[in-house]
Amino acid sequence: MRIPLTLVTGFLGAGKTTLINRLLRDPALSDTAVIVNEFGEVGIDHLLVEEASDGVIELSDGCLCCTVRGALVDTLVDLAARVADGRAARLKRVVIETTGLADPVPVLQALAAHAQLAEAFSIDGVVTVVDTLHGDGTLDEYEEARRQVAVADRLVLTKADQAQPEALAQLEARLGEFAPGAELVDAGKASATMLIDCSALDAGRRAARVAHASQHDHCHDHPHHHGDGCDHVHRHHHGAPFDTVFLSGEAPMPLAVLEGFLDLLRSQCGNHILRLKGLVETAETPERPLVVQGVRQILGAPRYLERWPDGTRGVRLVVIGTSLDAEYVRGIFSAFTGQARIDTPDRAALQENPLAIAGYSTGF
Ligand SMILES: Nc1nc2c(ncn2[C@@H]2O[C@H](COP(=O)(O)OP(=O)(O)OP(=O)(O)O)[C@@H](O)[C@H]2O)c(=O)[nH]1
Repeated sequence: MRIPLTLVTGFLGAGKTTLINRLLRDPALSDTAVIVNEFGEVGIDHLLVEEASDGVIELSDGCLCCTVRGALVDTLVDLAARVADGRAARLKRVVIETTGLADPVPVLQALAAHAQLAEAFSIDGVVTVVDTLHGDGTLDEYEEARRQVAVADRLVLTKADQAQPEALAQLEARLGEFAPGAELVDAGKASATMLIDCSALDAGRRAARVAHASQHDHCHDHPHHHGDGCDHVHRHHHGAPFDTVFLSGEAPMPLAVLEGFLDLLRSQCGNHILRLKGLVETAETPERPLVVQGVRQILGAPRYLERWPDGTRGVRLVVIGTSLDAEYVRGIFSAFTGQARIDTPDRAALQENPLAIAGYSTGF
């Protein structure tokens, strides 16, 4: 019996990790292995997958559709061997969460083309998570998002409770055109098993769509690592360049300082930010990490995790955007966290004049 494998994809901030967390909490899916792909040298996503434990395998340092495809294949070959020799006898399903910028087509092709994997696993389906608040604009702007939708077996709509009914109906109609035959499900109304199990859907339709999508030019530059663990740029030839800035600090941050930083970041760079996420050790509650989440201009309600997932405290934030001025972002972070940087004004001066970062002159 081959083990069903589900690919969970969807653009940055669509709600993939939230969905995975629901899966992990559902007892019906307890024998599921979750493989999380991270984008960036210092990943955050696996920390946000709650109860990250035996069942969660982290593939960091790259994008699944290009640099870490080999690592995924190795991981799956290893899983298959564990099942075969009884070390993972209970494994019933594998779920792979791609990064928000991944193209699912080369991933599906790599799995299907590998004889050993094709024998051990059957691709049950592609579940694409679509943010109903931003989905329309994202589909307009990003080829990556269109490809993710185009190959879906099931489209899971998130944040539908906050969407305007007319806008939602319009998006649903558009999704129907992009992925004819794909099932549309409201994330808020379906059980985790229903969202992930695609066995009842017609896989033939997906195969046809994947074949169609793979005929269209797929061209990537590989991510560039600058060697300092801070940031790198992921450029897809199809669309805009994506910039990733990693911010870290060892000292706890008072909530008011964090708020000041986020306010300034959003007011000055909001148009360039696609995604903001991370864990913060606050001065007020240092024993529990504060999860900071933002999708475009919308900042999620702050929530605390029970404990530090990997024992590392401090501040770790990732900002992903397009045409993002990394120096400016790092400059205001340094000013707010009191990290000494040459030529950088302190927090008070910045709040007075946000453009005071030396050399910063984009036209807001
Ligand atoms: N209201 C509402 N918020 C949601 C829903 N799903 C996700 N969110 C919020 O959207 C934000 C992003 O969710 P994630 O699950 O981290 O998104 P993601 O697709 O894993 O993001 P990346 O890993 O950056 O691509 C978080 O603040 C979530 O709380 C939903 O169905 N309803």
